[in-house]
Parts: sequence; structure tokens; C-alpha cells
Amino acid sequence: MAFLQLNCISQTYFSKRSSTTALEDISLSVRKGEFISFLGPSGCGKTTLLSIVAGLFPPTVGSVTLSGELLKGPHPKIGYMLQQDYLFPWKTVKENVLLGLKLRDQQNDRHISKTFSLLKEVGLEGTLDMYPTQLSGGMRQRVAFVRTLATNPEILLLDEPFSALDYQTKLKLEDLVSITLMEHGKTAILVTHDIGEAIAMSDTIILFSKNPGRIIRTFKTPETLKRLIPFEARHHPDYSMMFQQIWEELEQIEQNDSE
Ligand SMILES: Nc1ncnc2c1ncn2[C@@H]1O[C@H](COP(=O)(O)OP(=O)(O)OP(=O)(O)O)[C@@H](O)[C@H]1O
Repeated sequence: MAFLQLNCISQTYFSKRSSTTALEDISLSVRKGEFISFLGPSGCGKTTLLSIVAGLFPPTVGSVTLSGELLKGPHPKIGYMLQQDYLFPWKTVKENVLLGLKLRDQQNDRHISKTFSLLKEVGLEGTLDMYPTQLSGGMRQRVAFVRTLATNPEILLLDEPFSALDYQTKLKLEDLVSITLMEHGKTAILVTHDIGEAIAMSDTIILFSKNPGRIIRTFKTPETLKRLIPFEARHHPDYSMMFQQIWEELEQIEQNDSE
């Protein structure tokens, strides 16, 4: 049985005068521990699909199951991290990272010390009493990452979490997130516009076309790249080959779209 299963999902947004079919007939199986990326042109439904997996709203058609159980809304085993960090500026780093535990009434010594050790793992042990405005963008995203991990979700949904960062910080965070998720045995789905990021971080890349959003290709990352951290993977010859393949496929999608 697949860990996470998306079954024939379609999503149509309705307004008074029109309707938009954002996704059509999306089926997908995700293994435990797998790192998947959703890649595709703007408007192909990546965020819509991630929101459905996060249980923010049910799909118009189809379903999502987690270990065979039908998802009916947000699930404690699924954590969501967005492009913007959404930290509360009036709360300290400590208060921000413990927020999820507090809301779930799980703020006991064991969970608190686990969260603090996660902060240490991401190099932020000295920031507990600081406020988000005192931190850089990269540091804030690391705090948001720890806050997402603090409640111990098994699946992390990452919606362009690095896109607002400068290039160097983004590369460093890719490594950090990749290593941390692997060490903790997490499953992840990353939404990105960045072909290189998708190749360097994922086991599987799902390519979407748009109008409506459909899966058009699934790429498996070669073992040679999976063994490497993202920064090293970017320098491997297999990375360039895969980049070229995906680039051509995306060009084709754009060409078909404009015809
Ligand atoms: N709440 C909404 N109401 C109506 N239409 C929507 C809504 N959200 C998204 N859409 C439409 O659904 C389609 C898919 O949007 P979505 O944001 O999921 O795509 P995306 O691939 O994540 O785009 P981007 O890469 O630009 O973030 C688009 O045509 C968009 O305009």
C-alpha cells in the first residue's frame, strides 16, 4: 500500500460567471521517505494540489489517502511550509517554534527539548530569545522549518520555501533541509519553479502541463545523484543531462500552450 496516495484528483474553481479547471485526473503514489518535486509552468496547479494534500479543501473529484485512510482535512502527520515564513513578529523564536506544540497541547519537556535540538541542528541555538525582525531571511526560513518539524509530521509539504532567498542562502538551505529530512526519515513534496532545485533535492520529479494541470512526465533521479547532497549533485554530469531533458520537456509544454 502506498504511504500517500492521490486518486484521480480534479479541481475546478467556480465563480459566479466562470469556472477554471486547475487540475485534471491526477493520480500519484508517494513512498514513505520519498522526496517528490512538482515542477511546471505558472498556473499548472502545483499549489492547488499541495493545498488539497494539506487538507485545506477537498478536491472537486477524487481523494487523498494516507496509509489507506481517507484524508478529510488537515492531518497531524502532514506539515506545510510556505514561501513566506509567516512567523509572528511579536513572538520570540522560542515562542514561534513552540507554537504548533502549544496549539496541540503537546508542549511537554520531551517535545520542547526535541524542538530546541532541531534549532541547534539548523544552527540557530543562540536565537531563542530573539525576534524575527532581528534575523535574516534565511534564518527566518530555518525557524519556520523547525516550527514545521516541531510537531513531528511524517510528510512535509514545501511550497517554494527557498524562492524568496538570495542564491547562496537558497543553496545552503537546500542542503540543510535535504539532510535534515533524510536524517529524520521524512517524506516530502516540494513545489518549485527551479529545475535545478528539483533535480538536486528529489527522488522523483513530477512535471505538470497547464490548462488544465495534468501530469505529463515523471522523472526518476539517477542513483548517482541521490547519494549526493544538493550542492554536490549540481556539479555531477548526470545533473546536466537531466536538466537538459526536463528543460526540453518544459519548452515543449510552453510551445503546445501557445499554439
Ligand atoms: N482560489 C482560486 N479561485 C479561482 N481560481 C484559482 C484559485 N486558486 C488558483 N486558481 C487558478 O487555478 C490555476 C492553478 O493555480 P495554482 O496557484 O494552483 O498554480 P501554480 O502552478 O501553483 O502557479 P504558480 O507556479 O504561479 O504559483 C490557475 O489558473 C489559477 O488562476
